[in-house]
Amino acid sequence: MTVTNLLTLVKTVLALPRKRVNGAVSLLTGWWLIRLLWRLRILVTATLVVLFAYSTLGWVGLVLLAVLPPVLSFAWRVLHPQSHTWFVNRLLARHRLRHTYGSRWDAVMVACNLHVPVPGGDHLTPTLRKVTLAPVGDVLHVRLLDGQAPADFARQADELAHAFGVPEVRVTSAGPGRVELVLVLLDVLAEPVILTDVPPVTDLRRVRFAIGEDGLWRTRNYANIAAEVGGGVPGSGKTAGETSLACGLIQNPAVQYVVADGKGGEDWSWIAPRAAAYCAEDEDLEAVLRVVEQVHGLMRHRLKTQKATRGEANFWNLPLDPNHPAVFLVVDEVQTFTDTKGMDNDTKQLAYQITARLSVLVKKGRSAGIITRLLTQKPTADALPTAIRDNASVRTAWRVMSKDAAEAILGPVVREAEVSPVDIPEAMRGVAVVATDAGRLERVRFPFVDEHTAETIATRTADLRRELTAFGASALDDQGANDDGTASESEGEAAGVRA
Ligand SMILES: Nc1ncnc2c1ncn2[C@@H]1O[C@H](COP(=O)(O)OP(=O)(O)OP(=O)(O)O)[C@@H](O)[C@H]1O
Repeated sequence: MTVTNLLTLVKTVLALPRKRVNGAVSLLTGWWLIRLLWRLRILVTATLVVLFAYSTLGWVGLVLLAVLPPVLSFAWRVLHPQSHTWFVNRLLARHRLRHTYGSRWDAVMVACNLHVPVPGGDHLTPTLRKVTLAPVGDVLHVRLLDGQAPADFARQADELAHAFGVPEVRVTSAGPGRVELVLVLLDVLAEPVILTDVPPVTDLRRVRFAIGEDGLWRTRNYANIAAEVGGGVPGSGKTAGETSLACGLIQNPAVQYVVADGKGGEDWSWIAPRAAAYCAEDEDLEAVLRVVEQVHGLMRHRLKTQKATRGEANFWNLPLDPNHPAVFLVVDEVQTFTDTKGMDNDTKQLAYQITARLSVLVKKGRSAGIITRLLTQKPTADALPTAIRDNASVRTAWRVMSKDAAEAILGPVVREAEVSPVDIPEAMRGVAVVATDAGRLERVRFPFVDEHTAETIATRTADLRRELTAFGASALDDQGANDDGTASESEGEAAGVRA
């Protein structure tokens, strides 16, 4: 072959479309066969295994092949259900990634206008990276194209739902350049979550409190939290929500509970055997003040002595210790003690003192390991002074009747949010709106623990109960009371408030 001929051949090859050149190279080198085998690797492997079993053990080999996998899978499931479920879900998710969603992904993106055209008539689509299975439905993890934002998907949520054949698609941002599409098959919040027992809370930095719309548990970090405010109309599920939370917390020896129930009923009587102090008084405000004083006294004692005696000024920088427990003060129907309308003068004075103590606890309790939780049917400024409310960093709104009430609990963010506690149907007791760690509002459902179960847990853990005075509150309690001129009763009397 002359040089001219060779050059002509090279030019002709270069002039051929790239696809045809690649095809020819692949054909000549046998690369096509390797690719085909790789593509059909599962079928090829299965065929090889069957042939091997038959050639070594004959028909017995084939019978073993048919019987062994289901038997092993069953045994695995019985012995370790978590890892079995994880493995099966992984297989299912991979299958759906390739065959259910992957095969239609490009077409759906184009149909929903989420593609980006490129010169030459072609287009780019966001990348479907992964599928995971959640109790609520499948979750598609998507990498966005440059210039796209989660809001682009949120706008097309209806179209996506129709395209994927599901009732609803929820869109959440999963970090820069990533979005998650939850293909909702069932509304997990529609059904109550009834617990017949509650696991103990071992880590106060990850306390499970409710189920989110994706069917997964939400957790709260109670370290460095001073206060929580919760509100909702009567019967919306405030007390039940608190009860389920308390049932997990009281099983921790390094937690003490103090409850003041302004309803004056028996909603909280179940906790009496385990509570460091319990008061169900709605009229005798002196009794309530004594209980609040105990917690206030302990807070002052810790703030003044913690650094010297334990080496850290902040309770949460120290390990949790039953001798230095975190204290949860729950004041249910707090408006009974803070809303002074209709009170006589003496009662008003007591109400002011209770409010003042609560206000200080909410402001300063954090570094003393004291978490004050205030619940109310009436989340207005009369019932919950703004000085208290604005210092409560955790807020929960069960069903309320007006946007003003929703804003009173959750703040102005609720006006712009997609979810609102006003929209919670009456029948969905226990459903509430809370703020996520990222500051977004979301709907959750608190689990329901009936009071007999709660009582059983409280009785079972009664030996973990300690008087707050055992932690050295008494001396400074009196001193603290004298500081601002309010008379505090002795802790001995306060203990007498217990039902
Ligand atoms: N998470 C829940 N799941 C299912 N049912 C619930 C849930 N929470 C509450 N309920 C139902 O609603 C009823 C009222 O709940 P709860 O006493 O907690 O309301 P509340 O908001 O505290 O009312 P009030 O302000 O009158 O005390 C419960 O007795 C229970 O039947």
